Amino acid sequence: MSKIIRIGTRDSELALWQATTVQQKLEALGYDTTLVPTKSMGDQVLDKPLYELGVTGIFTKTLDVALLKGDIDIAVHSMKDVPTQLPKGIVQAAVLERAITHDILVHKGSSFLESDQPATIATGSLRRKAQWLNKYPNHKVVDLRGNVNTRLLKLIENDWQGAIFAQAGLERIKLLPKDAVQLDWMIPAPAQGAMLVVAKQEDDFAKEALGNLNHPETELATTIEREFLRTLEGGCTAPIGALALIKDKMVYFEGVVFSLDGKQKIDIKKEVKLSDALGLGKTCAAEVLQKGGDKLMQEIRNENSTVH
Ligand SMILES: NCc1[nH]cc(CCC(=O)O)c1CC(=O)O
Repeated sequence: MSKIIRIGTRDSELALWQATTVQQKLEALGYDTTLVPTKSMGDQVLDKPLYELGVTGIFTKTLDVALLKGDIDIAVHSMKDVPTQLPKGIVQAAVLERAITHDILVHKGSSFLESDQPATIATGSLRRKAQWLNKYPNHKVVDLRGNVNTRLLKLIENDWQGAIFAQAGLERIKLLPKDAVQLDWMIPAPAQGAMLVVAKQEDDFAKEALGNLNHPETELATTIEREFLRTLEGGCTAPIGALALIKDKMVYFEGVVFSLDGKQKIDIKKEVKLSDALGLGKTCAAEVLQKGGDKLMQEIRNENSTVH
C-alpha cells in the first residue's frame, strides 16, 4: 500500500484529536497517512453568531473544496457540523463509533440551578438556547462563538454563570471539569458525538480503507437523526434535537423542534424494531410537521431571515 492517504481536518484542538484518531486507526490497518490541517470559514469569523452567517456547512466547505480539488483524499468532521446533503461527488465513507451524546453545563458554582435567581448562560446554539429557556424561563442566554478552547476561556473572562458544551468534545481534549453538570434532559443535536469521514465518490482506494472504520450501529442512529433534520428542513440553524438509541434489537427515537424563544415545543417519541428502522427519521419528522411543526418551522425561517 504505497499510496499516502492525505487526511484533511480543521485545525482546532478537537478537530485535530478527531483526525489523529482516524489516522491512527488507518495506520494500524497498514495504510500510510498524513494530516493536512486547514482553517475553515466558521473558525475565522468569530464576531458574529453562527446563525447570522447564513451559510450551511460553514465548518465543512473549505475541506469539501480541498477534497474536490484533489488537495486531500479524505476529510474528518464532527458529524453534527456536516450538512445533511453532501456536495455532489463527496460521499460518507465511515461513521466512527459514537461517544457520549449529551450536552453538559460548565459553570462557576451550580447552586443557581436550584434557586429562582436570574442567571446568564452562554451558547451559540439555537437548539441549546431554546431548550434552556424552556426549562429556565427567567434566565438570559447570550451568544458564544469559537472553538471549544476559546469558549472555555470566554466563560472564565465573562460574568456568566455557565456555558453549554457537547460532553464528547470536552472529554476528547481532556478539558471536562469534574463538577460539570450533565444535561440529560436536553435533546442533543442530530449526530452529536459522532465523527464522519468523507471521501470522493470515485476514490475506491479511500472508500475501501475507510470501510474498515465504519460502525454500523452509529451509522444507522445518525442516519435516522439526520433524516429527521433533513425532512424538517432545519439545516444547522434551527432549534432541532434528535436522538436514536439502539438497544436489544430495538431503536428508541426522540425528536423535537422548539420555537426560538423556547416557549413552544413539538416533540415525538417512537420505538420500533431494528428491522423496521428504515425511514424512521422521516416518519417522525412528518408527524412533527403535522402536529404544527410546519407552522413553527416557517416562523423560525422568517425570524432567522430578519436577523441576517
Ligand atoms: N459546533 C461545534 C462542535 N461540533 C462538534 C462538537 C463536539 C463534538 C461532537 O458533538 O461530536 C462541537 C463543540 C460543542 O458543541 O460543544
